[in-house]
Amino acid sequence: MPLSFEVCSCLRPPVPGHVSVSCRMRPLLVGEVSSGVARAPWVLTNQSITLKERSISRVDSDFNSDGLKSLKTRGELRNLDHLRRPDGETIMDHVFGEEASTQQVYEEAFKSIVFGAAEGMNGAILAYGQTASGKTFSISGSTAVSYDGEPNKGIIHFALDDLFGQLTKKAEEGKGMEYLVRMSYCELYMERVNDLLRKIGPQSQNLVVKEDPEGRGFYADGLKEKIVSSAEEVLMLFAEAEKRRRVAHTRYNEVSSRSHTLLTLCVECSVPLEDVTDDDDDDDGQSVTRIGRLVIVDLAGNERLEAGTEYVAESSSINKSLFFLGKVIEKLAARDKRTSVAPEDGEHIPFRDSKLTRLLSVHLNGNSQTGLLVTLTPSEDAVEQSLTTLRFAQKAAEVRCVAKPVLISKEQSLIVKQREIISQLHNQVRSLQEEVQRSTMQRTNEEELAAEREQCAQQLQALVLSSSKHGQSFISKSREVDTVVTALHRNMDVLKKQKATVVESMKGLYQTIHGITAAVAQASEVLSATGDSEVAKELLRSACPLEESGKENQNVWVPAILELREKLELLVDAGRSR
Ligand SMILES: Nc1ncnc2c1ncn2[C@@H]1O[C@H](COP(=O)(O)OP(=O)(O)OP(=O)(O)O)[C@@H](O)[C@H]1O
Repeated sequence: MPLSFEVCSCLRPPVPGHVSVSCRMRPLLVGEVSSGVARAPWVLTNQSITLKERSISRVDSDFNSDGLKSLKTRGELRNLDHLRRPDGETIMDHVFGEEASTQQVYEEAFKSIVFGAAEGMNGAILAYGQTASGKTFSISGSTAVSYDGEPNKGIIHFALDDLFGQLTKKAEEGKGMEYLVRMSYCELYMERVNDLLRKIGPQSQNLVVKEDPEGRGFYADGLKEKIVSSAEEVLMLFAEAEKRRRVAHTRYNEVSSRSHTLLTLCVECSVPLEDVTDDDDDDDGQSVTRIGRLVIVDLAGNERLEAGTEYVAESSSINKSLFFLGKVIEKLAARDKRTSVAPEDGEHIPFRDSKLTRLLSVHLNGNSQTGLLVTLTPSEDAVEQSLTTLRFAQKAAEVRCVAKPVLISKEQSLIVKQREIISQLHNQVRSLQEEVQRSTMQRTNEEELAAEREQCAQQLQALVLSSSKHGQSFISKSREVDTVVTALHRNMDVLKKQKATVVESMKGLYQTIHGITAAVAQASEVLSATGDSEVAKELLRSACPLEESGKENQNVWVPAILELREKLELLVDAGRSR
């Protein structure tokens, strides 16, 4: 007998000032289509989702006449009963069908939350849904490329672009706004908080969750907060951290998250006073600092615990923490339904029952723009869990959330602290600059000296070069001189020889003249005594033993002596004739 199941209704339309709820239905996956998974008859509009009549063949066996063959637990049967409601429409802030892109989901459902964070307000984006319904796909994207050849971006990518885009734009508008963003990323695995920004080790695992003494909720003690300045930087850290996240290949999902993850961006904006409204009365004299926390949460998927499930302990831990989250939401919804004013202090909400609810308390307890994305799979098998998911969303939509800027004191402001550090650093930089200047001057002197030394060296080199040139010419000159000197020496030798010859010749002349003088005296005596001119001439001839004319090497004076001898002979003849 076919049965008709309808969703319990959410007749209340979305109300501003509450948690905004959106739903996304993913397409059937290739594997599901090929294995013949049937599609449940969901009908979606922009703001509503309805399960039309559904025929479940196995339900026949659940409800057969003897009732013994039922494969369902009593709890599931109760759930099915519970679903038999006349009005099957669930109304949401946004409903996205299989065709919707993640960008569209982000732009329509979550952009305003991110813009609020850029104004220093708390914000939260939570993805909730059964395992393999597309939470991680929506939040972080997927490395698998989409039909346009680009990797599928997640809400995180669009949120980061907008957050840093807004902050940069405001800072550039020149109104003196300053900002500082800190990032942390942790997982909640089996009720343990692990820091994903740090390497796995004792310091990053099982961090203690503590309560802020000043009433700003809970925090994981020792969780690393990294100052970040751009979307790219966050994505780089995020990609690195994702490798540390617990995932497993399960029966339902190839890469199933075994933990809840919380990416927190803590945004501090320091705004000059003229830009601040009257509400912002906590200031440091010139500016006021707002601090907003934007948390993006990818919750682990609710799982059916069936016999043989490999990850029983993990799955039951996930289910347990999601159960506590549901309880908190239920309590908050009930409280906010009762009171039309802000939540009263002292009303007990069981935030402390789990670490997840403790860490999310700020974002669920009023002062936050919180958006919930519930993800659904279209398969008929998943209908019951999808309905549970929708009931969760329905409750969450009743939780009141009105974000107001959170102002922090001068002492708490990291920007102020940073400014102080910056001014200290400025001083250090200045003194370092002076130091550098001094050493530069010293260096300049040294450089000048070095230049001078260099110049001297060059001059010296030039001198050496030119002297070597001069040396060369000197050498060639001295060679010339040597040649001349050698030539002179040779001449000298020649001259010496010539002198010796001359001296010898003079000696010959002297002896000849001496001989002639003696011969002239003897001849004169002979003449005076005998008057014999022949004897006298003979004496003269013997005193002048002259070489014959024409003989080689003849003394130059020989012709003169011959002439003298002839004249003497003439004299002798003249004297004889007288
Ligand atoms: N909108 C979508 N379009 C195309 N594929 C999708 C979409 N949403 C999810 N998927 C695919 O469905 C599979 C399961 O998605 P995902 O891992 O995001 O699920 P999950 O809800 O995070 O699961 P778990 O809780 O087990 O971690 C993945 O292969 C993912 O690529």
